[in-house]
Amino acid sequence: MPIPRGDGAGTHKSFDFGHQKIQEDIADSDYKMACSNKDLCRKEPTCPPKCAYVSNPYLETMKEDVLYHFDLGTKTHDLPAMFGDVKFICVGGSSSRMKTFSQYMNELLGLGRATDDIPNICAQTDRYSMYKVGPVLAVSHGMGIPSISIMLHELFKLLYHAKCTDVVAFRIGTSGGIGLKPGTVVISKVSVDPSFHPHFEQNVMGKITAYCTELNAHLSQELLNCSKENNEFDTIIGTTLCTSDFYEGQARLDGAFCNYTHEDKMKYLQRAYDTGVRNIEMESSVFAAMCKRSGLPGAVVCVTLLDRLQGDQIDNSHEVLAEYQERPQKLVGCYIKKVFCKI
Ligand SMILES: O=P(O)(O)O[C@@H]1C[C@H](O)[C@@H](CO)O1
Ligand SMILES: O=c1cc[nH]c(=O)[nH]1
Repeated sequence: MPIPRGDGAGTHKSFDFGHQKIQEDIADSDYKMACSNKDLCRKEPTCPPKCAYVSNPYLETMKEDVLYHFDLGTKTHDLPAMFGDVKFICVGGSSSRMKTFSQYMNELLGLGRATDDIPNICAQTDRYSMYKVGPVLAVSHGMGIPSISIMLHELFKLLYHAKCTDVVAFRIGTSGGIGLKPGTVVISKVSVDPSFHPHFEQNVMGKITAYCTELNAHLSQELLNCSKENNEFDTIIGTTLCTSDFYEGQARLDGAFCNYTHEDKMKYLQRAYDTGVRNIEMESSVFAAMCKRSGLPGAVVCVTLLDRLQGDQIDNSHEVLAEYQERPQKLVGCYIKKVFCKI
């Protein structure tokens, strides 16, 4: 049985940018899901092969599409000219991280210097920021599932309007580790919800649909290979727990409210560890689900800022945290550079 590739995946037929292996994996490999519900992705609707990255018949009927939170639009901007060459979308919570990442990629790809001032394409709005260097588009998504979900809807529509092809997506973020040395980078195999189910539940008009949250296995392996070549910090592939809150949602004892005990917390984290969870963050589930629905190969690469078995507070120095945040950027940068050099 062919792999269910998600709504927009039928268009990934031209392999002109070096993502061949990844695109073929999506198309041909057996569907090996780390999920308990192996039928999850098979239930996702497939879309007509014509559409890319989106699956919405209404889009074609619209005279204009305003990407409100980016302050971009199909009538006001020439999206194919501005973004048609994008091959890598890299998203992360903070605006300044995405700016720093774009400057880092500018130098790494030989397009300029790391000190160049890359303009924020979405400067007219303060919801998200967006930086473009060559084929790399770096976009901030704020904190939590609703914030990244809104951003991804508009970003995938942007890719569609700009007629982009063969795009790969990365989330570069921070997380809390479980049983790992702080500073370890976790590449997510799959994102699980707080009950450790490998799916993202979307409530549309009162009806709940569960979407598969598996990440692209080949892309994850490529990133792990980059870490072995770099050999600068520990990197593993593991399961990521995605929550809707930083405090009670992650079993912290230091929030404004807490009606459970230290023992409850430790039992929960131990259960998480036993099911394969190695880090906790707040966006991977919807990122994974939306990438799969759009046919985009996606990877989630997050550094752990602390070991949650040891505590809850993030009290490392500013310098240490800044260096930790660079680690996912280095892995993703290494992968992009390898692909970019093949052009
Ligand atoms: O990409 P970032 O570092 O923002 O991801 C994690 C998850 C939450 O958004 C946030 C909580 O501190 O960090
Ligand atoms: O503990 C942590 C650290 C960063 N981000 C999270 O969501 N949790």
